[in-house]
Amino acid sequence: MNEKQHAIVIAGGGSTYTAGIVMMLLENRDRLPLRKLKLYDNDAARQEVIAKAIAIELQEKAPEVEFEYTTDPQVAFTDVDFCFAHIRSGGYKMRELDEKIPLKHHVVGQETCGPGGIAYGMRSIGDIIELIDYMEQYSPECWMLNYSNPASIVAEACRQLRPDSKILNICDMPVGTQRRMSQIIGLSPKDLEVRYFGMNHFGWWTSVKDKAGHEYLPQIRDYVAEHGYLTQIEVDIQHMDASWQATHKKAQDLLAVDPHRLPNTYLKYYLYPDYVVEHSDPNYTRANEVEDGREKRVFSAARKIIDAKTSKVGEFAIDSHASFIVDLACAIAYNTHERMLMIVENNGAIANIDPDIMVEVPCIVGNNGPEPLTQGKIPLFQRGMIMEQAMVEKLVVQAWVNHSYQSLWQALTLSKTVPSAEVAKAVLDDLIAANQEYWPELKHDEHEVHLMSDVQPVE
Ligand SMILES: NC(=O)c1ccc[n+]([C@@H]2O[C@H](COP(=O)([O-])OP(=O)(O)OC[C@H]3O[C@@H](n4cnc5c(N)ncnc54)[C@H](O)[C@@H]3O)[C@@H](O)[C@H]2O)c1
Ligand SMILES: O=P(O)(O)OC[C@H]1O[C@H](O[C@H]2[C@H](O)[C@@H](O)[C@@H](O)O[C@@H]2CO)[C@H](O)[C@@H](O)[C@@H]1O
Ligand SMILES: [Mn+2]
Repeated sequence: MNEKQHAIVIAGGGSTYTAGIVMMLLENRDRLPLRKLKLYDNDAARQEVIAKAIAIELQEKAPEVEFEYTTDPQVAFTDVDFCFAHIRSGGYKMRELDEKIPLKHHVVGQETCGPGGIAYGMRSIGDIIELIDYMEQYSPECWMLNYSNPASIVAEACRQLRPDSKILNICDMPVGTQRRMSQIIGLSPKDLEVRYFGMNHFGWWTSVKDKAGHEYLPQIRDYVAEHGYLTQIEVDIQHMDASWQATHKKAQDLLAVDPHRLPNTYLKYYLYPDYVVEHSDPNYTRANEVEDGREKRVFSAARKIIDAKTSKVGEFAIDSHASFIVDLACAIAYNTHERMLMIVENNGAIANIDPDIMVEVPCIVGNNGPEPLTQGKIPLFQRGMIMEQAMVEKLVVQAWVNHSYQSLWQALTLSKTVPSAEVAKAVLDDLIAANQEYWPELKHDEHEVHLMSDVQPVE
């Protein structure tokens, strides 16, 4: 049992993940003792439903933990050791548009990949910087464990705009896929020690060993070649959704492109964009699936607890896979030197790509943060893909900083998901119209040249 009692603020208190994470925190109090828990959100009404139910849970299960929820940044960020950040800038309303606008142009419509991810990035950068500034103003020693998306663009923005801030960017996707790998080979996820290189939602495993050093990659590869990452055992309900099943199955075709490395599932948006578009319903996307599924489940569970005035109705499920967030907090708090995949500045971790790219690699995490483990040189194919995607993300940050239309058009044009500069422009113009409330107003280049297709023919 660790001694120090911690105070945590969850930014994005009204998130569909908050209840599961709070339940997980309660379950892990022997590892990470809690004295105070706060929820912070900029949508008071959404947060209140989750918060009132959590208050009942805490009253019954851990009355000694002080609890409050607020929309006031000073209240939220004063006297906290950790901020767990999972905000969704623009909410599901904007996620739906991020997905549907590109699809209208026959381009991938996805939360974090392609034009949808770029649009979401343009909304998230300012909001995350604002959270960091609140944290530094009110609790300068606090660490932010950020898993708000699009994590890769957010991480690049933080690298450029807040290089010295105590923000750790992390994603649960490798954790989720490694859990599937462990099912395939009959081990537990904690038994695995992996090597991995790439960027967030964009990488490859090069080794999956047990602690004794036995290599399982060939065995997992044979399985993925036949089934993708679809496994028989389902531990989380959301991955029973048809779209997640399809994503896990499609890993088979990702592996075919390079059978020597195990792919991250989201590479499907870059390697098979035409297939993805063909198999998308432009009128019913993942945002709608989540609104009709996870969001409804979580909010009706909260309302049931509130109506019953007791948590005994047992409606909230522990988000057990999210315990990697506790692993990370413990690594910082107790210098555990846990090995975890983190999003960090490259600086030679991948030998043959630029040092100033935010990469996802295994790191040893202690009380000063993550220390990346070197992954050596990577093959031409992956190097090309990573360099291209990294420049897309740098162009997005450049567009946000300089309010530049041209940079953002270049970002969309360079994205492997977009077939031409002309399509990129059409998608961008629709995204600008939809994001007026959220994006900086983009200025046009003083030397702007118009596309031939934009010029009206003279009668
Ligand atoms: N990196 C990962 O591995 C991972 C995994 C799952 C979810 N996520 C991310 O977690 C986030 C939450 O996802 P969700 O589906 O629960 O979304 P959600 O919309 O249910 O929750 C997000 C909450 O953030 C709030 N919010 C938005 N902007 C804010 C701001 N500026 N300040 C404070 N609060 C703000 C919203 O009001 C909402 O209550 C998303 O960014 C999602 O992409 C990341
Ligand atoms: O479409 P959604 O909202 O269901 O999920 C989008 C998120 O997908 C990834 O997280 C998965 C993860 O891959 C899986 O293993 C499990 O842990 O559930 C997570 C949530 O679905 C991705 O990493 C996130 O960044 C996305 O937001
Ligand atoms: Mn992720």
